Amino acid sequence: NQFCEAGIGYDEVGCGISSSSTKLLIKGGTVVNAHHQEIADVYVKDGIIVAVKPNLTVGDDVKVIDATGKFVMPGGIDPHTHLAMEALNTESVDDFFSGQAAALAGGTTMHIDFVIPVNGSLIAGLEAYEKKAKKSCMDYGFHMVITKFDDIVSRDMEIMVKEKGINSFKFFLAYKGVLMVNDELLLEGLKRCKSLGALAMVHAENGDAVFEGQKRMIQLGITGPEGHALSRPPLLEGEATARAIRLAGFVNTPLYVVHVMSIDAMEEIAKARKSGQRVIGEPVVSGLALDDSGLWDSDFTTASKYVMSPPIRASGHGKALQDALSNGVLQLVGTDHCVFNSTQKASGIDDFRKIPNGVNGIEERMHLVWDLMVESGQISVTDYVRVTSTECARIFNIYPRKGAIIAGSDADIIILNPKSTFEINARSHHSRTDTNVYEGRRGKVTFSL
Ligand SMILES: NC(=O)NCCC(=O)O
Ligand SMILES: [Zn+2]
Ligand SMILES: [Zn+2]
Repeated sequence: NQFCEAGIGYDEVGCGISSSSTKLLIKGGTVVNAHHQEIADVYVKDGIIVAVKPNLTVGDDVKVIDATGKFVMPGGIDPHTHLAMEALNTESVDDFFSGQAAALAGGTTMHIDFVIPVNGSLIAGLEAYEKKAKKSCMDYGFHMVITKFDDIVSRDMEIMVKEKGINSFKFFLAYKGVLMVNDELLLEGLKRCKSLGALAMVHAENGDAVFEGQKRMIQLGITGPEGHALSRPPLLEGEATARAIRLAGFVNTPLYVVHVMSIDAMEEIAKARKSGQRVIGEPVVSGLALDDSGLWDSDFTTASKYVMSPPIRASGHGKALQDALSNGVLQLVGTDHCVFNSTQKASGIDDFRKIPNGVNGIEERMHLVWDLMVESGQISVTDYVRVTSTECARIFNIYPRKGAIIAGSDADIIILNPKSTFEINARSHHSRTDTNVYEGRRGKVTFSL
């Protein structure tokens, strides 16, 4: 996959030491990869891991970081973000600098964002996103969204794969009249992905039925944020997931389902995988950690901060998604980080359809997966590395340069102190948004290199 390296060190955003300009020895920590963990030292030079061995000796010119009692792990890779994304006549407030600063502060050292085409043009869309990304302070990659299909898009998909290093294409089955594609277009797109060896991704909700559900809520006089959840229930996510899986099966090409939020969608993925179909399921941290109760809060600012699509589901879905992550039905965790501040969300005070969709998570993902899954004993530390970093690197073809602590890999490293604790809140987070859906949850102090 395309990925771009930021030209400045992470120290410039106050998140750690720039490993690109320093010789470093990280000493005595538990080095964790997806396949193995051991107590070892990690020697880094010019931003690359040179050696991983116990008891390394180095010269006086090397900065030594004592990692005794800590976990030394590959930096998180977030497969799903929307920085500076335009929606409903506004733009998400975290751009490629503030969103990445937040990511680094939370132990994520790379993310993959979605290029939105300009009037259907992939080339114009990529140009716009390359401009947005100029202010980057860490590595990133791009997926490409497909909103129309014709000979030009077909040709440009090939250019993306062969010249631009973008080999994942996303199809929205929701957001009718804006980004949504119909089955005919999805089929064309799936066939083109297959012929290019690219990976098709779907936002799986039945957009026509969501549109109908929204009208129904407004007719009933339900205009608040709870109407958002009520208008697009899990069965519409299950239907679209099943449809996309079957069409991908019909074309015989792999499918990646983004932000799996419900048991209904997860069970479709489980069934397909059991039958041998290559389907990848990505839960996001909001779906794993939250339930929909916040959407019923009587305070609009509080309730609207939880509005995202597919919606955060009723209690029970999150635990089922956690179980699916631990037993391998779902493979990697994203965030869908797409933040709007409370003033922007207030555009929908009289009509939930006008609330810009999206929640935070780029800074909190690593903490919450640790807290929910490792601290609870549901997954091992090696599995933690797999679901937060390695699996993403493998799926998007950047492993082992990313997602591993082995000689030759990029020195995208985090050091996590399992004995520490801090409180997550909107006052101290690094994102530009003024609210946080994980307010009051706990994290572990993590240092990103
Ligand atoms: N998820 C969300 O609510 N906003 C971002 C766009 C998308 O991924 O659907
Ligand atoms: Zn989506
Ligand atoms: Zn998204």
